[in-house]
This record gives sequence, C-alpha cells and structure tokens, in this order.
Amino acid sequence: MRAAIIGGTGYGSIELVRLINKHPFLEIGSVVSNSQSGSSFSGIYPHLSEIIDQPLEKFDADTLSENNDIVFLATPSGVSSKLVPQLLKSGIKCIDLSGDFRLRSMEEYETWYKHKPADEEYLKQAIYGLSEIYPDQIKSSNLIANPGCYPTATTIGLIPILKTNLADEKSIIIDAKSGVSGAGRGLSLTAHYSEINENLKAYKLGAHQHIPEIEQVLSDESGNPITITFTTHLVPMTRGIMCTIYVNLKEEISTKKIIDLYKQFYQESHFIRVRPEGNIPSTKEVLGSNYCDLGLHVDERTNRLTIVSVIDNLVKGAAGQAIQNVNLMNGWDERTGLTDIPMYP
Ligand SMILES: NC(=O)C1=CN([C@@H]2O[C@H](COP(=O)(O)OP(=O)(O)OC[C@H]3O[C@@H](n4cnc5c(N)ncnc54)[C@H](OP(=O)(O)O)[C@@H]3O)[C@@H](O)[C@H]2O)C=CC1
Ligand SMILES: CC(=O)N[C@@H](CCC(=O)OP(=O)(O)O)C(=O)O
Repeated sequence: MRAAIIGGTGYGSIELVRLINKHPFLEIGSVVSNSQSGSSFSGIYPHLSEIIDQPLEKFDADTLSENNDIVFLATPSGVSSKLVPQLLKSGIKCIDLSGDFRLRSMEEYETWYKHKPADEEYLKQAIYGLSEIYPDQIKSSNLIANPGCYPTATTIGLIPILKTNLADEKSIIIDAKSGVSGAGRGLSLTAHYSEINENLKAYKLGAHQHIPEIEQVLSDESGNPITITFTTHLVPMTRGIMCTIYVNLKEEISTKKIIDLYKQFYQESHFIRVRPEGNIPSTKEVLGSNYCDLGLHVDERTNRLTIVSVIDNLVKGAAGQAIQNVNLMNGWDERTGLTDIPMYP
C-alpha cells in the first residue's frame, strides 16, 4: 500500500517515514514539500538516503491520488483544511496530523487556532482518531483527524475514571510537559537552544488550542459538559510528553481499586500500559514507541486521584497513532509496524 506524505521536511513527516519503512504492508509513496519541491529528500535528510531518495514533489491532488493509496498530512494547522477537500474529491483517504478537523465547531476552531476553519461538511465527515476509544468509527472512515499530542496523553489518562461516577468533573487539572520536538522543526524564539537549555517554561496559560479538543472528547465520553484547567510547559528534552492530571474523588477508594479499574478498561488495548501501585512512568520508558504508560495514585488524605500519563509526542502523539489508525482502517492488527519497544535510556 503506497502512503503519500505532505509536509515532507517536518518532524511528523520523517517520523512517518521511519515507521512506514518498517511496516510490512506500507511503502513510502509521494513526499510533498511546500518549500523544497524538486530537491532530493536525502539532500535534506542524508541519514535516510538508503530508505528514500526520490525528489520531493509539489502538491497536486489528482497526481497524488493516482500514485498513492492513502495520504498523511503532517502540515501546520490551517493547511490541511485547504488540501483535504481536493484530496477527498480525487478519491484518496486522508489522515491529518494537524488540528484542522478535530473540533466539530467551526467557531471553536477559529477562536482557538486563529485560522479560518475547514468547511462544515468535512468536519462532519472527519473521525477523531483516538485509536483505543473509536476503533469501529476509524475502520470505516475516509478522513481521520489524528489527535493532538497533549490530548492523546490526557484523554487516555482521564476517560476510564470519567466513565464512572467517582470523579468530581469540575475539579480536573492537567499539568502537561512536552519536549521541544512538539513544536516542530522550524526554529522559533521560544524553542531554540539558548531559550530551552537549562530552562523550564509554562506557556499558553488558559489559551492552548488543545483545551477545546480535550473538553470535547471528555464531555463526549463522560456524557456531561466538562471544562478543564490545562497548563503546558516546555522542558529541555527532544521527545516526550508527561501529563500529570489531578481529579478530586467523590467517594473514598483505594489506589489498588483504581488501578484494577484502569486495567479492566484497557485490557484489550495493547499500547496502553497501566503500571502497578507505586510505579510511576517516565517519558524515557516510552521513547520511540507507540505506548502510553499510566501511573495512578489516590492520596487518601485529600481524596484526590493523580494520574501520570506519558507518551512519545512524535509516535503515539502523532505518527505512531496515525499508523495505528491505518492498521484499523485496513483490518490489520493494530500493532502492525509498531512493535518497537522503548529506546531506553
Ligand atoms: N511535533 C509533534 O509532536 C506533533 C505535531 N502535531 C501536528 O502535526 C503537524 C506537523 O507537525 P510537525 O511535523 O511537528 O511540524 P513541522 O513544522 O516540523 O513540519 C511541518 C511541515 O509542514 C510544511 N509546511 C509548513 N508550512 C506550510 C504551508 N504553509 N503549506 C504547506 N506545507 C507547509 C513544511 O514542510 P515542507 O516545506 O517540506 O512542506 C514543514 O516542515 C502540525 O499540525 C502539528 O501541530 C501533532 C501531534 C504531535
Ligand atoms: C511543545 C509545543 O510547542 N507543542 C505544540 C503542540 C503542537 C501540536 O501538536 O498542536 P496540534 O496538535 O494542535 O497541531 C503546542 O503546544 O502548540
């Protein structure tokens, strides 16, 4: 199956190349570059020269549709909303790594992303690609809105407890930390070495574009309108996301019972690993893998649950979950091509 990638020189794109290269049923098709079309891919990424040495292409929906079987869009927000309609019309399925098709509300998208939203007909057609929660909808979709990195770690951590009546749904606080590759390959004042090294920054307080996405998913899954406090931080590492989540409990319950509840909920979910009591995951323990590891603790003094959820932002947070979704769309085992164990240390 030939997979095209749009956003060729970006981090999401080269992570897709790495994963597609080891997938038994996928091969790298066209790679589209907005800034480097005509250049050779290996000229930009010499370390990938034995995997892919074709020239980077310009975007043309019909050509892409003729020469490939599926398209991944790894472009900044505001781009795929223009490209996907052309691609769907040309008859090819799309998986979008950006936020353009995740929010059902056009107004919400415009408020939080500051871009013109995608047309409503495509927002209605898009399926939110949280693999473990919506596998059946993903299977039959032509347009997957791949979840954001922070929302992936956050919603996987929160959905099981919100499916019970144990959580005070007005008390949810998420303290999220990300490595710098989460900001993409482009240089920016906030993400270059001297700003990041030996520093720790909170950013977009109360204003992160993932707030509406997380609230949309949690409200859907709990059946109640949920609002959150969500604070993101940039930490001096390349890959990794840790979401430390706090929820007040309405009843007394032990850590062990909560862990049993989560193990039961995710018993069929190969990539979600619930740690035993007293064992809290770190980001390096999922580095380079498609796992989301969860650590859980009930503080009986305060009757508050703490959930620690870690992922690799470029794998389960982006390219890995996109491949997981292609596996589901094709009826393949969801683990196909994603068996990398974490690269520790
Ligand atoms: N980094 C991460 O951890 C995650 C990222 N995402 C999302 O995935 C998408 C890709 O992210 P990432 O790979 O990190 O970003 P990058 O900035 O690394 O790559 C995006 C690429 O898109 C292309 N591009 C940039 N501007 C335009 C434009 N105006 N029109 C067409 N193409 C353009 C560029 O490649 P070229 O010029 O070669 O086309 C650029 O390298 C983003 O929407 C991001 O928010 C989602 C989850 C996690
Ligand atoms: C560290 C860092 O800057 N991370 C980015 C995440 C980008 C992203 O993945 O946003 P979408 O999924 O909405 O495209 C941010 O916080 O904006």
